[in-house]
Amino acid sequence: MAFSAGKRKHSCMQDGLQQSHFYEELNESTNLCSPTSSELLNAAKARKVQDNQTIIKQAELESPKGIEHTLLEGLEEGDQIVTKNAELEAPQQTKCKNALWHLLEENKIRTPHFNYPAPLAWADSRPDLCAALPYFKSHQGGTYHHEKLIFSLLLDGHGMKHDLVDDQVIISRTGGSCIGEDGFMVPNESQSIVKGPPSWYQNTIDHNMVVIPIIGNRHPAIQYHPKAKRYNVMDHFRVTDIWPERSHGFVTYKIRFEKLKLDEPSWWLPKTPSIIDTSVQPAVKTCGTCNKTSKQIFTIEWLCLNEACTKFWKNSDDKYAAEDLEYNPDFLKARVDPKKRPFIPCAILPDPDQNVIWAPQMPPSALRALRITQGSARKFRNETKGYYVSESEISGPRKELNCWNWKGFVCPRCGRCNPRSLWDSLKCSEECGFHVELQLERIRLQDILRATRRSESSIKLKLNLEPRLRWYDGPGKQGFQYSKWVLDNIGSVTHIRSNSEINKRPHGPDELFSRFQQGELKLQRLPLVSSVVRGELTRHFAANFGLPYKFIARVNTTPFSEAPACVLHAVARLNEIGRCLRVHEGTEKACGTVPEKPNECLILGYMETMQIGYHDDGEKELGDEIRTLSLGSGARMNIRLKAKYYFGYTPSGTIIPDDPIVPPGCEHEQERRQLKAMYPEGMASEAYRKAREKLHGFSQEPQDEKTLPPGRGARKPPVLFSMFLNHGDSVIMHEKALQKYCEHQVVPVGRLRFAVTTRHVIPDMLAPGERAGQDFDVESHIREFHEDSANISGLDKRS
Ligand SMILES: O=C(O)CCC(=O)C(=O)O
Ligand SMILES: [Fe+2]
Repeated sequence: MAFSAGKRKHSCMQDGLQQSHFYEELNESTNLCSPTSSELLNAAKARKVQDNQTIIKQAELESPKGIEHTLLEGLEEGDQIVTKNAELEAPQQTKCKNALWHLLEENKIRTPHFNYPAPLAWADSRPDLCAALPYFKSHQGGTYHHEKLIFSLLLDGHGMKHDLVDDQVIISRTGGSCIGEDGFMVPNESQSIVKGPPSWYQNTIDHNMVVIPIIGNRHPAIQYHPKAKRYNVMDHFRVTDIWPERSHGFVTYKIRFEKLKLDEPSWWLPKTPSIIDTSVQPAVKTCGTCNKTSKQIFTIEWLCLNEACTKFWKNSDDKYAAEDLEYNPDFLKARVDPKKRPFIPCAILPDPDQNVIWAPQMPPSALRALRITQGSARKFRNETKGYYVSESEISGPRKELNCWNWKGFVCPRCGRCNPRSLWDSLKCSEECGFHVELQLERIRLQDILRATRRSESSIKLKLNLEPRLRWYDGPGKQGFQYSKWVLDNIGSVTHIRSNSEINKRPHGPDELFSRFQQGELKLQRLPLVSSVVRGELTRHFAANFGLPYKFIARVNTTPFSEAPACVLHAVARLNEIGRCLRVHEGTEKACGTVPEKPNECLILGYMETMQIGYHDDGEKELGDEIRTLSLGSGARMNIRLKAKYYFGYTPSGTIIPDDPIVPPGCEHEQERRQLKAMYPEGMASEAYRKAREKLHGFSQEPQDEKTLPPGRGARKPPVLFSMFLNHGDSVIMHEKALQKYCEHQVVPVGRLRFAVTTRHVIPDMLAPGERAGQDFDVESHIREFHEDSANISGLDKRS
């Protein structure tokens, strides 16, 4: 195997990428062979004659520079490399060569300037991959598809026995249910071309669309590649063939991919690309039984590859062919005519100036041909936003770097896929040092308000609960209007509506919205604590001030004494709103009803399409009242009962024993109330338990097999009530029980929204070191240190 290296440059690598010098370096290093290395080569050859093995001893690995080249020269397909520490089979050149590299690396004898090529984009984790690449948004599955078209697939670990990764051709299974056997995947269910991944691949072939495979370092082909990271983007590939095979008695679909740019070397198996010969093609025959044509894919003989035909996978003796068939060399060598232009949905490196993503750039006729609606194309674009920037490009404000574009980026220096975790800068988490401040486009309130239509509830509410409509400052422009939703025995929620007069006052919502955009808040996206996918970040940015708050994501805190003035004004505003509401409702003086003063403030920033999913604010360290001020884009806040209280049983199928509270609006509310009244002893009564099981639809099997019907545990409770929050509006959630029984979700509808939420954190429940600043008085601090102290909350109409 000759490892020749011409002076060649990977043309799709951009100038900013340092990997582009690979081939020049490779050429230089080949001149570095020392005399020792030719001796080694001879020794290696001599050994091969003996037993077809290349033995590299520790001593040889410590030889001078140039050894790598020599040893590569000495290796051939089928060789084995045996060392003291490991025995590495090398059935393919890739693996053999990469194994050798791995050994040289381990033994620290690689010459520093001898570089293997690296992938253009790579990631250490699935969430990072999904965050930065528009064409791979699959947190768990092996393929990423949209509208029944495949965009990308992940090759990782062992596939099926005859899967193949060469420099230009890939053969892989299409997914489907499999089990591991002797290190390989074997199917345990038949697939069909009319549904699931095989049908999407067929669709992708029909539309002549290329895909971008991603290869993980558990795949044998790159297991020892010195530059391979956990997940590595390969290149554009055509999908040339899909065919069914018979394996372990099941039908499984295989696919052949062919690299698009055949004249460029492939990073995962660098070798000089062979001359393109499109005249080599496998034989094609027609089945005498079904009249369908199939290519001769295997060496042994032609097989009918029509799954529906009685001759499928049968040889000329009408017996099922073996399952371990070798591929017909002509089938592997065949190449699509490069003049046949495929449809390329997205660039390897997302580029805002080019074809970041397919849909918006496609003419309506093409969308129609793909049976994709404009709405779906838009949604897809939002979902898949991501971008690639070269360092030199980031000098001034750029449209695509504005704040709605919160998806990740591929580092222009090292190719790492990063999520965007900082509000106003891009920072690569690799040690390459890439960090640029973004000049975010300021979003004007008028533009947001124009876009946010006042939307009244379009959601069908479960609970026909009329909110009590009240005014607390006199109706009309001067006063707030508020609605209150009361859930008996649980708690209440007050929605306080602002208006443009109030919003305009000094330190009011208009001013806060503008100040929050000035970069002082240091908002960040944080890893979700309880995500199924490790490393996934929240879908909103956050910053905490005051006492620490153990949120759904761990967030550091900045003491109130160091908080920007705009944060303190927002806190003062919420304090004042809370106070005015109590005065209005006559509860201010009633003993025990005044909640503790908030000492914590969490600010969330939502760029376009971000949101906060269902959660409660019921941590044990928190006081009774949670107040939120909404700034910027409108948002829908939905409140629902938690599943176990709504249905009366947990998602895993355990009946909540004594139904402590039959919350208003829950499933079977009347029946559950009646049962509770009839059997005050609760679960202690057999009759009560049986009646509950019957009510919830549990099977009436023998005692210990009572289970929920399949799928019922996954049901979600409906929205109990819903509010549309406009700029300047506030929401107060009252009582801890509300957080115990209910959960809330907020879905903003525009380009930019902030939510300021204040809570009282019970200092005694924090570690002593965390209580500093617990007595900080926001109002007096503002009066002392900031001008214009007359109207610190922005609520005073006289100023
Ligand atoms: O964005 C919002 O209005 C709600 C924020 C929220 O629920 C929270 O901070 O816990
Ligand atoms: Fe919340």
